[in-house]
Amino acid sequence: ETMAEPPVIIWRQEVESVLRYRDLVPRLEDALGKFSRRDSAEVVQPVRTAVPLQKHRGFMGLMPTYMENDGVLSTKFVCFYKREKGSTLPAVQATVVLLDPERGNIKAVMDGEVITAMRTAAVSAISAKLLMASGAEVLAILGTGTQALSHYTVFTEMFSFKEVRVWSRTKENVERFVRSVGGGVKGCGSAEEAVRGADVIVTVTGSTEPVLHGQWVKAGAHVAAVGACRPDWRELDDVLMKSAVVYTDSREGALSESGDVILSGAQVFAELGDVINGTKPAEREKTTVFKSLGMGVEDAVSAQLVFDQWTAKETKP
Ligand SMILES: NC(=O)C1=CN([C@@H]2O[C@H](COP(=O)(O)OP(=O)(O)OC[C@H]3O[C@@H](n4cnc5c(N)ncnc54)[C@H](O)[C@@H]3O)[C@@H](O)[C@H]2O)C=CC1
Ligand SMILES: O=C(O)C1=NCCCC1
Repeated sequence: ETMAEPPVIIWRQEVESVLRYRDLVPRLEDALGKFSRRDSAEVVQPVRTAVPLQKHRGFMGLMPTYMENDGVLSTKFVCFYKREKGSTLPAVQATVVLLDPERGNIKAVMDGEVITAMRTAAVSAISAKLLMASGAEVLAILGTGTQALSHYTVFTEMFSFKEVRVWSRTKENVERFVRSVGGGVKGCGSAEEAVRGADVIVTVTGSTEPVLHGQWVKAGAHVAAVGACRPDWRELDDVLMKSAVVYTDSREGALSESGDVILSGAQVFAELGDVINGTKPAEREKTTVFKSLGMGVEDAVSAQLVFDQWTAKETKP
């Protein structure tokens, strides 16, 4: 019996250097479709286990996934926190471990922050591709952190909005964000100002109370709601949740983790994978909410892509 090779370590800069949205998006679309078929030969992905880190106002999420047909076995460890205003500590820290499903040894340990930032934004962009009204012109982003930046990057890469607006709790954060993307974004003084008349709205805040109110949202707009991933946390109010057609990544995930879904009592209409598979319609003309919680299968295909690209680069003469 031969010993397994020791795991490779693929850290942040290397992940950044190999992962591209144009490669990631089709793999994520494929993964979302596979997940929604609920075929255990395609995807086995239990609802994430969240271990409370009470003292630190956070959680450690464990996100194991097995894709038998694709030969991919992985788990992400993601710690996420409710941070005080002004805190310099990160809100999200993550590591992805890729294993050999036959032997059970670890093949790679890789940085999970870039993967989390990119795959979450790419899935939101897929939701917009499927659900935003045709001719959408104005994008609004609430929040100016890591996810705000990755969402800005992929949304402007994939679509041609005429105007992009951004809002955050402090003027300094808004100005820093506008500078970091090299201008071309309108900084707004209130969330309402940012979202009034917007065709697509992305919420990427650490808030536990609603920051987006239905009465501000234009009929027919598409909302990608990324924060508030605990059953008692909110980003969207009841007016919006009840007036919109609600899509999620995972029904089970939403019903156990999304305060916006659970506390509003709104019905989940479909998963994004159902739309990709053609088993549920994309209600583009209606106001739509995509409630993102994040799934292990997204990390699995992203990590496999990183591993393949990294291996190809390493073995090149
Ligand atoms: N659905 C998913 O798959 C994922 C969700 N998340 C969640 O997305 C959110 C953003 O994550 P990151 O960008 O990494 O965090 P971050 O800390 O880099 O950015 C958070 C942003 O929200 C703002 N914010 C914090 N509290 C607020 C409040 N009460 N009202 C308004 N704005 C507030 C901050 O000023 C900052 O601009 C978090 O809630 C995180 O847990 C993160 C990764 C994946
Ligand atoms: O899927 C993820 O990764 C996360 N989901 C919710 C909160 C932070 C990270």
